[in-house]
Amino acid sequence: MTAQILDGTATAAAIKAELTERVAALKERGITPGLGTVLVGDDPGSKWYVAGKHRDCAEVGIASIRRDLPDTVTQEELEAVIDELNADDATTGYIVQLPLPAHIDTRAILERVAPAKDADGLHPTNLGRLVLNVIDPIETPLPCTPRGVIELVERHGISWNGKNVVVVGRGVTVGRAIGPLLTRKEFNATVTLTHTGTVDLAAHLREADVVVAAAGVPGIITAEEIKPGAIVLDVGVSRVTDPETGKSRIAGDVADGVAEVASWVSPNPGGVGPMTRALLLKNVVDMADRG
Ligand SMILES: Nc1nc2c(c(=O)[nH]1)N[C@@H](CN(C=O)c1ccc(C(=O)N[C@@H](CCC(=O)O)C(=O)O)cc1)CN2
Repeated sequence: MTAQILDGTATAAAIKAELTERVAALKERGITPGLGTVLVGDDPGSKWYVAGKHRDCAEVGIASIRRDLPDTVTQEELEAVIDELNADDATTGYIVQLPLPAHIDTRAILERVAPAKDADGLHPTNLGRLVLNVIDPIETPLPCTPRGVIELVERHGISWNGKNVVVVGRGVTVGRAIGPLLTRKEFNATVTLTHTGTVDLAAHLREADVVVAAAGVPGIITAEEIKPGAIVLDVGVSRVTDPETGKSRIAGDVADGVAEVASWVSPNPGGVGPMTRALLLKNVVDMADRG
């Protein structure tokens, strides 16, 4: 068996086409959604991701607001930029590109973002609402990667209802946030959160209808461990140097060979990454829609 592909690039393009129409309708009502980004320093990866977010905005008609700061910025200066964006009417929502330099208190910065402007859906108030299950998808920004995983599967005609989902990795952006979403009645999945301290990970994986691999450990999910016919989503992103070419490339959490056993796999790149970007735009359009 060779697995079918959960095509994140094509699915993200479809979401962006829908958002283009929604943005045009909002503009007719006199509302222009705006996405702000705060970028600190010169890390090439972060600069690339931020540039991609603004390209996406241009594609769907969302206005771009950029605050690019040197890596010498102080905590107080960065907090002043956060306060300014919180008060800026043209900025519907914004993100602080992570990681921040070591001298910055990241938690204090993220908590200073106004919850109503938290386009990443990572503010404690928004994550708290998610855990309390008091969210309305339009009212509460939701974390983009979990939302992207969920939509990627649904838009390939697959229901989450009744599935045993094993999540590998306990990070905040994926592992901790996806369980409260997938166990909502609208999705009705059963979720097990595993991590590097889990005893006998393979035993959990053998029972999984769906594996969400978000450990950031290249190749941690192998073909021998998964149930034949399982759906496997590769969320992990690690940069490795290819021993043959000497070039840097993305390595996911899912090992070669899994596609021979699974029924569906998400490629990496080209799977969850583009969905994360599309769902960021969707958060901003939802925020603009609620007025
Ligand atoms: N404030 C945030 N910071 C960071 C986040 C985040 O969600 N919010 N996530 C990552 C970086 N990231 C978004 O910012 C991100 C990374 C990669 C992709 C993506 O589409 N990847 C492509 C491959 C791109 C490549 O070749 O390098 C893919 O998977 O196909 C989207 C978003 C850390 N910081």
